[in-house]
Amino acid sequence: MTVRIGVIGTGAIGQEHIQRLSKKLVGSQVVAINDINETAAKTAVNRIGIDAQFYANAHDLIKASDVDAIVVTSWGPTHEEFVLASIAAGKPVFCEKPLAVTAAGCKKIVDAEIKHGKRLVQVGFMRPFDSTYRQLKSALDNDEIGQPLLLNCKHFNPEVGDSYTTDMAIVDTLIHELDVLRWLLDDDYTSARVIYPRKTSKASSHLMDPQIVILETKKGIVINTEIFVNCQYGYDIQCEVVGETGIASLPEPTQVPFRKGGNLQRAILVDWKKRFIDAYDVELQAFINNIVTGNFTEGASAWDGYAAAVAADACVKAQQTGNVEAIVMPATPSFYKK
Ligand SMILES: NC(=O)C1=CN([C@@H]2O[C@H](COP(=O)(O)OP(=O)(O)OC[C@H]3O[C@@H](n4cnc5c(N)ncnc54)[C@H](O)[C@@H]3O)[C@@H](O)[C@H]2O)C=CC1
Ligand SMILES: O=C1[C@@H](O)[C@H](O)[C@@H](O)[C@H](O)[C@H]1O
Repeated sequence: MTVRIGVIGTGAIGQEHIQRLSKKLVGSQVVAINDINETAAKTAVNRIGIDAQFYANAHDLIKASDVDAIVVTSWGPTHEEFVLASIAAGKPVFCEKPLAVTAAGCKKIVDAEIKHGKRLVQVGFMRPFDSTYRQLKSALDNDEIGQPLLLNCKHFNPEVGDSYTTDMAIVDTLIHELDVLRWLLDDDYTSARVIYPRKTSKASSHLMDPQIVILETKKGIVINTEIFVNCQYGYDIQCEVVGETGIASLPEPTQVPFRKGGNLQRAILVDWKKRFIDAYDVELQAFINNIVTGNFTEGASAWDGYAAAVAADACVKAQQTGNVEAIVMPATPSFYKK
């Protein structure tokens, strides 16, 4: 069985996913595309070298009889509409993060999926599929450093455009940590606080950058995350876990070290495309496998998207108030229990 995929949003990650769904993964083919920028969409698929029909209206793509499943890679504020439409059409849908830009939006999707009666939604939280995060989780699960007490994380991007706003540091960037750290620690959050250090001159006038987010968890763990989206030097994702008997850190992605010109040097990756390239492959192959087997056993669920958004809502409020804001996570419905 070849799963015929329709892709909504043919920008940066849309093109990456079209390439892997059409030329790398097993059991899928992209047959339809949509984007508000028709010219760019057609140019993109011609560059990739696939024959996919362009749909001017995303909802027509979702309803098309020769489209079996949907991949949503448009801008975050559009996700809720397209995921709800895919559920209404009874079609499996992979939605890039965030599932929706608010917890309320994610809850509408959760309620619609439960009403539909079977899992259809997978969210593009790829870090639990990343081999370095899996090595770190294995170290914690094997009690290598005792109980985790505190974490120091960095989510650094080299630069962002003027359209990137202060709240996106939470909803679009920290949302990855908010998801992966629940899985890594088998824990949930209880509060959030946001601090603004000295602002970098490299940031747009409207953007607070860097930001420090301090999270507390039900187990009493404190998580300190630095978000710096105009760091200039590279794409740098770090996660250090301080435990009772030692420290475990996210392994650096393997790059060949060079001794030359009187230096010992190793390249730092410059964007997410290469840093998580394998994780994207694994998570999307899981989506295809979920569809073929008819059972969504792998990948982030709509509830995971909702849980991250509940925490994100509190972080955005903390950005605005400067206070410690409570995070109240509802119990996981049996529909989503693994
Ligand atoms: N999992 C990950 O590591 C990553 C996830 N993303 C997520 O993927 C999504 C897209 O991000 P990028 O590719 O970086 O953005 P982009 O701006 O490169 O591409 C987005 C595309 O969506 C199109 N679009 C916007 N509104 C639309 C609408 N209503 N209908 C159809 N098309 C529409 C735009 O024309 C553009 O071509 C975002 O939600 C982002 O958070 C992006 C990069 C990495
Ligand atoms: O999801 C992603 C982007 O949308 C986001 O803007 C970046 O900050 C993240 O590092 C990347 O993984």
